[in-house]
Amino acid sequence: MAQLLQILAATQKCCSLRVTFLLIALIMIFFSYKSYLYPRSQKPESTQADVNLTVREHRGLQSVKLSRMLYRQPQVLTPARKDVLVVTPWLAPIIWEGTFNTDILNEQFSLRNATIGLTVFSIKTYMIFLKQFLQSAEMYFMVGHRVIYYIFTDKPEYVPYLNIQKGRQIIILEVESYYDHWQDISMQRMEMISNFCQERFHQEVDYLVCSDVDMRFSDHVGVEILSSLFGTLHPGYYGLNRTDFPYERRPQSQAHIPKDEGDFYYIGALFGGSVPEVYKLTKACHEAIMVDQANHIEAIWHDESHLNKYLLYHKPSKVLSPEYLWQQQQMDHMHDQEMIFSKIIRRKKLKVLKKNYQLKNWIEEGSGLRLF
Ligand SMILES: CC(=O)N[C@H]1[C@@H](OP(=O)(O)OP(=O)(O)OC[C@H]2O[C@@H](n3ccc(=O)[nH]c3=O)[C@H](O)[C@@H]2O)O[C@H](CO)[C@H](O)[C@@H]1O
Ligand SMILES: [Mn+2]
Repeated sequence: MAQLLQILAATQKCCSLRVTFLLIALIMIFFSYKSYLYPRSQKPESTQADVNLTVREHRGLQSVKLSRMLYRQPQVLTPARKDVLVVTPWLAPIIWEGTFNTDILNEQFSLRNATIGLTVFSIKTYMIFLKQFLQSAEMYFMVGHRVIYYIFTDKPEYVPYLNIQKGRQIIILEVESYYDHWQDISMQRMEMISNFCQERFHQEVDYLVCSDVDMRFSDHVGVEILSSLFGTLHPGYYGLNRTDFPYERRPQSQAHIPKDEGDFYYIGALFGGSVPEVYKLTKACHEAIMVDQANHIEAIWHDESHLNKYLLYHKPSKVLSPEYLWQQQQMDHMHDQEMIFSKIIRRKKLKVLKKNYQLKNWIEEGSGLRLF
């Protein structure tokens, strides 16, 4: 009997041990299930490891080589430029030489596989500027990236033949110019760009850079300028009070900006952004120009005045410093301004060509007159 009791006790002990094991196992399963449901409860190390693995697998599939990039560490306590404003009050960077690393930007941009469109108008006599513009763009504009030059012209047969880099393309867009005055032709650009954004740009490019033709690139202009919406500081007015900007001041015009408003004075010769943003900008400016026309008023600096009004109320996400557009003629008349500039302008990336403004309205093609 005593032996029987001993056996029974041993069996009970064994059972309770089994139950304990079972319970422990159940608890463990429960917690591991919980952490599966709530991955945030995982340790950071394990999350990190997963991410690395995914990146490697993803890159393996895309056969992109993992390359090491060596560059100077950014120093939090050492500003890149102390002499100029490098960020606007709405936190858009102002692009100055010395504030960015081209290699990092190129590497990041290449991964996005994006295409840049450069729009330029060569209507009537302005065809004479096109060759130099394109040749210099081939040397300095977005080198190593995919570029489409969109040339708006009324004389496609005069577009020079150029050997361009691989991955780049010239597309000639024949447009009729129904205007005689250069001011109207300049303003007409807003309408044409907005129409072509809808027609084809949105299918062909990611970014648009819109520029005058009477200029030449003289230094690197790369992906550092690209952003959803960008404008360029006019070299003649940077550093002035807003009251001295040549904004349109007549309230009758759609471009009107009162004396107590304004951030910067932007130049009409270089702006851009993503296709949807450039579409919105050019459409709004064109519509404002049409309203002015109906009211028999022309803004003081034409499309540039409307551009300034637009960028005041639709803040650009990047602002290009005057390094991106240099106009020596203007500097010749502004000695104080030149003094400021000679210290802060480290590079002159695009130079406006000299032309005789009095001849603008009546120069005939082939008349042999030199514009610059
Ligand atoms: C450097 C600069 O400050 N540029 C701006 C400035 O005058 P600009 O004196 O630079 O204007 P502009 O004569 O260069 O005209 C603007 C652009 O329109 C095109 N065009 C013009 C006339 C013509 O007969 N054929 C032709 O193709 C061409 O691409 C030219 O570059 O003010 C203009 C409006 O007043 C524009 O806002 C310009 O962007
Ligand atoms: Mn111009």
